[in-house]
Amino acid sequence: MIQKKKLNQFYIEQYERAGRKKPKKPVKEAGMQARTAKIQKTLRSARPGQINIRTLEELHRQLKNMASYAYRRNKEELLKSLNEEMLPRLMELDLGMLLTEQKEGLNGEFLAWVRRTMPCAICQEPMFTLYPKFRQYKVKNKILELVPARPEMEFAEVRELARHFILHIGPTNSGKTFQALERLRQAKNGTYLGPLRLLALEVYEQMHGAGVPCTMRTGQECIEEENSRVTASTIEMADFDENYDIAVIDEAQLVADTDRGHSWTKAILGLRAEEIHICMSPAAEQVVCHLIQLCDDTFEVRRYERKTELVCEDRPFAFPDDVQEGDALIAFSKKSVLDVAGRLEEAGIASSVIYGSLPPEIRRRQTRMFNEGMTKVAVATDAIGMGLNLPVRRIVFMQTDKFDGVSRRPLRIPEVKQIAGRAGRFGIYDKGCVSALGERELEYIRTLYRADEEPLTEVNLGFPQVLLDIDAPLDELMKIWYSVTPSEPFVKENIDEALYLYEQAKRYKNQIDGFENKHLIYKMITCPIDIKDRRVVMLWLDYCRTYTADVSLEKPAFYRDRKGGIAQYETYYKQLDLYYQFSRRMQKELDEEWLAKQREKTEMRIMSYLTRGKQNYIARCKYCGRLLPLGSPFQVCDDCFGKR
Ligand SMILES: Nc1ncnc2c1ncn2[C@@H]1O[C@H](COP(=O)(O)OP(=O)(O)OP(=O)(O)O)[C@@H](O)[C@H]1O
Repeated sequence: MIQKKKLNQFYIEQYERAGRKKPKKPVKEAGMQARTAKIQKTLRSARPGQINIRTLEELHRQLKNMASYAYRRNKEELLKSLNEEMLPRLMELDLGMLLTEQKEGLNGEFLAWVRRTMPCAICQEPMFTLYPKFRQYKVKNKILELVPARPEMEFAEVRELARHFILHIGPTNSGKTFQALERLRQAKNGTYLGPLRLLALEVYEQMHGAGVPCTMRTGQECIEEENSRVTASTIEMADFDENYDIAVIDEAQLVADTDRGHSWTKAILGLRAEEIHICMSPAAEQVVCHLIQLCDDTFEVRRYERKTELVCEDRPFAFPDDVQEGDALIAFSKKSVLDVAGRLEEAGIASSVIYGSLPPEIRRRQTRMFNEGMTKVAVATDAIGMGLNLPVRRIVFMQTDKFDGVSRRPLRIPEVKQIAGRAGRFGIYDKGCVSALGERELEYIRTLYRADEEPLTEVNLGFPQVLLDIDAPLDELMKIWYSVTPSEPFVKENIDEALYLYEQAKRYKNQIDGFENKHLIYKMITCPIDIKDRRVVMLWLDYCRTYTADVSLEKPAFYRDRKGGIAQYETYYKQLDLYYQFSRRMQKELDEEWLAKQREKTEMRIMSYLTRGKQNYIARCKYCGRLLPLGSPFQVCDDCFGKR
């Protein structure tokens, strides 16, 4: 820490500077003596570290008024008391509010920074608020120093390689991935990176089918195979230390996704591969080409057309009378999906259901039942839109708006194209159809499906882990990093969930071993969990607090809730996933056999809910029991509501 004498000098000099300036309003002489006495009394009686921050702020401002009065009217005696008694006391009170490490940070650089960028700020606010601003400035500078202004330079060594990109560009169902995978089969050491575990699994199975030894690696599991020539992974599991001859990056239009897009950006900028195939919709062409040009790599473009025709039906869909084999009915929440599936069941139609929070294995089984014709119809959320290949003849939009985590909004062009494009799978149907429930809705879907997709203008950037070595708390680092605007077309990843988990962990920081180790905490808070599920977050917190207690983590216990229905099993499945992921991240021993058994048991329970008893999920008025309109946010019908 700086010598107190120097700090005192600084206060005197800053108050003199402020005092000699012409004030906006002249300081009144009347009552000055009484005011001075009052300030002196407050200064003397206040205890460092115990004074209220508002009182301290007020003292800073009162003393500024006093300095103005004393300097402009040459009040020698008052100046003497100000400089020799009041300001040294103010300084002590200021110091009393700081933590030890903050006091240590008060140095010549800090004083120079205040003089340069915020002259006389000390006459308005205490150190308690001024010092953190200096810290932020320092951290920001450090960030700018450590993070290259050009994101591609984060992989300086990869910039030395000659990489060639082959861009497969076309709408859904045009065979882009098929062609890229044909090439991947020839790889000596290749990788496939896709958005879903199910796609990684599809590739793993295809490679096996073609006699290519393949390993599968996702956040939930790893199936290692000796002498593998290909690794099929979710994009988050990309390995940046491995040298590949051929890599495939699928669904690269997700590069703009606010939560996960940074993983695609990182893969494009940082993958060590001689030949990289990127499959994407036309909307992403511009930004992806831009990234490749930034890297100074070469590329060629291969364009694709849909392999089957896609037509929008003339008349709206009537539910359930118009349901036919090969239909996929799309709704935008799990509740609506189960509601639709329940109504189908009531009408004697068996369906497969697919939505995001279903365990991957169940999604796979449900998909397989549809693929093999055991169920004639699929009911799905937009989870179906991400490259999954299903024998769908017709896509029916049961809803045309969705809740996106913030508000309910109408579907957008890329969403409609991506989902509708699933209809008419090549090799099974020679054309696909699209329909919607309701005249207006069908018109909306028709218009959006025909509209040109706007080119993407943004590319998502992730938090660079080199910053973890900067001397500042993790949340401060992340927030400051987020506040620095990157060059176009880059935008920063959404850090809300990580910050939320950090806040949760911080409440128990005294119980978390190594909380001060940012690398460790970062690993914990970036563990991909469903933060909306309270039980999952609670288990995560438990793991943070107890991970050093034993060689392995405590296994999650199933919590039975009579009214819990399918959700309690889904929650337990997420807890099992967390047990796996946290163990892996913290290098804990894992009881794989137990985990596999629990997963299987839970999957069976979920399956049994989905194969019978879906009628329990039909949305009915809680008073009269009548069917509610699909997707209704209420639990009461209009009639009953009117009567009350
Ligand atoms: N040349 C081909 N021969 C046989 N089957 C093909 C061929 N091209 C594509 N297919 C099949 O058509 C379906 C769609 O192909 P693919 O998944 O490659 O499309 P895509 O353009 O990548 O679509 P998406 O963007 O939705 O992933 C797949 O089942 C695939 O196996």
